[in-house]
Amino acid sequence: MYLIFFFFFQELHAHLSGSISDETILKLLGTKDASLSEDIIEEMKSILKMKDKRSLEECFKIFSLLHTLTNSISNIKTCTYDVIKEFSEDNVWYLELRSTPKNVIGSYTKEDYIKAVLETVREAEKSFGIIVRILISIDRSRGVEDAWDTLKIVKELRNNVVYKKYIRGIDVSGNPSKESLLEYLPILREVREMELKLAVHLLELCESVAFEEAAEIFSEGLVDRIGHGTFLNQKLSGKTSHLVNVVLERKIPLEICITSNIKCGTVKDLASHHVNWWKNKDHPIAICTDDKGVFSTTLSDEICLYCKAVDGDIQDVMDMISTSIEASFLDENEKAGFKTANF
Ligand SMILES: CNc1ncnc2c1ncn2[C@@H]1O[C@H](COP(=O)(O)O)[C@@H](O)[C@H]1O
Ligand SMILES: [Zn+2]
Repeated sequence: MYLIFFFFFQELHAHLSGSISDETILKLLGTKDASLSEDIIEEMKSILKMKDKRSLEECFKIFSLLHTLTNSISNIKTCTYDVIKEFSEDNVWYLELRSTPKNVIGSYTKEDYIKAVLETVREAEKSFGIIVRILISIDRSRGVEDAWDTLKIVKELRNNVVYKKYIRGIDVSGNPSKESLLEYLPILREVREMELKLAVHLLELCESVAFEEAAEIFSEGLVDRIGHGTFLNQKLSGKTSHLVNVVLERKIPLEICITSNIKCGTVKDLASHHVNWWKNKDHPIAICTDDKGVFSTTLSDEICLYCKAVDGDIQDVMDMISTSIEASFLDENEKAGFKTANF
């Protein structure tokens, strides 16, 4: 299986803040940024020590803590640059990085945040010969008003050809136990109008409301890729949802993040991971990291886990690589060009 290290990969599901490595965190803590209290620094150091299992709820506390690190434009740039560098060192030639624009009063606006990320992406592409595209995240726990505000900024930025080239889509993420996605349907329709691609975290929890959300989103054909879809193929009240057939028929690709699911406890172990079920159906999947910093993983580790889970070989890895280029938010000409360049 060590042969996989000769491959070049695509990463389609990586959250910027969750991907920040321990090295970058320690570097930023070492700069003694005056706005970080001693308590936050201590808390940050303690989360670096415990990297095993933690519940989804605990993960969201860690994300809030990580957000205190990106409290200046200079820190946002450092984190973005380092994350891209680390993916590139892990043989990633194409990266779709997603992040939630934030504003910090007196420091930066959401627009400044996005511009800082995009400028750093351009710089990092030149330094590392990697191709990076950006998905702007909507965090469902921040409310619909916040999402409309983000969308308005994205619309304006996309009037600029350079920004348009980099911003390929919208991601909907955030704590799935907060706010129903049904509230966000008008936002998702607007994303479609803007001709942006859409990736939505769906069915991370096995709750009836999660099935209702997914049913609405599928019925309007709003989603291009599904984040996790952990419980799509599971039985609820003894029955498998009809939604699984919709996803299979429409071949909506799934972004699969094995370590993230296991460490959050939404999947018990590798043997029971849903990736095997979807692979057996020959369904398009992309193996991804989700939050490589928070979960201490790399894309090559995830691909090794995938091989283990499906008892796969090099051909399975090559097939998955090819499917995930197809599932990427590159346009058709770019896909064709990159396919010939990679194989
Ligand atoms: C573990 N499974 C997950 N499920 C749902 N949302 C997740 C997530 N992992 C990360 N995020 C989303 O990404 C944000 C951090 O990156 P950015 O600040 O946007 O760069 C988190 O706050 C959350 O909204
Ligand atoms: Zn995610």
